[in-house]
Amino acid sequence: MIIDTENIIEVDHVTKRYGAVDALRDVTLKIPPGVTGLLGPNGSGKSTLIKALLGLLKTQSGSGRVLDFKWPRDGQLIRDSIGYLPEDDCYIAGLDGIESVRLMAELSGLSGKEALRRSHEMMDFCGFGEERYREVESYSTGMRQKLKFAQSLVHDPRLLILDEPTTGLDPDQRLAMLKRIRNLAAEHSKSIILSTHILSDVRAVCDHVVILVNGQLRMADSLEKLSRPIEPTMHLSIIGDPNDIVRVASEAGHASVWNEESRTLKIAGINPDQTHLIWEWAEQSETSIRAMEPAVNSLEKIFIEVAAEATIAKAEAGDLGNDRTAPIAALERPSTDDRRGP
Ligand SMILES: Nc1ncnc2c1ncn2[C@@H]1O[C@H](COP(=O)(O)OP(=O)(O)OP(=O)(O)O)[C@@H](O)[C@H]1O
Repeated sequence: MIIDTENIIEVDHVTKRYGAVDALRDVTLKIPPGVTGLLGPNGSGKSTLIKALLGLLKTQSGSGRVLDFKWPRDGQLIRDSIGYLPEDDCYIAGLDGIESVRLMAELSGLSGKEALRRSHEMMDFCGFGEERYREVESYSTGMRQKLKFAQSLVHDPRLLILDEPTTGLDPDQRLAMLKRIRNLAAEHSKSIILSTHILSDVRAVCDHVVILVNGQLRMADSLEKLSRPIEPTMHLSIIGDPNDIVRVASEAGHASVWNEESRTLKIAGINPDQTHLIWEWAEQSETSIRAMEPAVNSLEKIFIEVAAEATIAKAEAGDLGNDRTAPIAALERPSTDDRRGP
């Protein structure tokens, strides 16, 4: 294995089977620093991968490195350096919020006074007021998510692994959570792995994307690279008749696709630094252009295509059962405007 010190995680040939179920199939993966979105339909192996990386479950095969530690050998050291927000609730009944965070701080090795100081600091960061002194059983779903977030941060880990951190949050809480995630990466140089079904959360905060399907790694790349169409394409919003500019572009060797409903024209083979050509064609064809921007692949499109491929493969292998809607059902849409970032 070639070690690339730039990556925070490098693991090879990770396989995890639960009886007859292959939860992870020979996954070889590199994760660079920054914020990485871990995506996949239900049951694709995201939580299994997270638990395996944390050494919380034993895999049948696999080796590599997590941060500066040998994986899976150095499980304890790896867990000491990671903050983990699990998908499920895991509070201790009878404790209030601040006691719950302080307990995690003390378990992580902080002394009583420092543990309390850090716990207040993290609860402030997560937006807790006086409710930190209430028993956690009385907390709403949103408050429990924030509590888990404060607990995962209290020992100041280099890497955070967040499993569905925005599940159950209302739109304002969700945006606040995304803002905190961004802040931790941008201002505090934390690396973060964000496992989620909510693609707009990935778009809002992630630099990289890893897609797992049926326990296999289907895609791992920067969001910017994944969003780039195979051929550079410009997206034009047109006032009036597009036929003349389509003809002029075609004479110059560039194919176009017109969408009547949105009144937009895609012209292929044009980079953003070649827009002067488009203005020349607009002038020649007397076409009015309202707006122009580089076309991008949507994350939804990429995800649906990748997941659909896997569903077809599963169906061909006779392994699908009734789950023919898997790729679409996997996409959860939050109620807020999809394109708004925190
Ligand atoms: N403890 C277990 N025993 C048996 N099978 C399991 C166990 N945990 C997970 N699996 C199976 O392993 C596969 C991967 O599950 P995993 O929970 O890792 O997927 P996921 O991508 O996190 O799903 P979700 O998005 O629904 O949380 C699934 O088929 C699941 O049913």
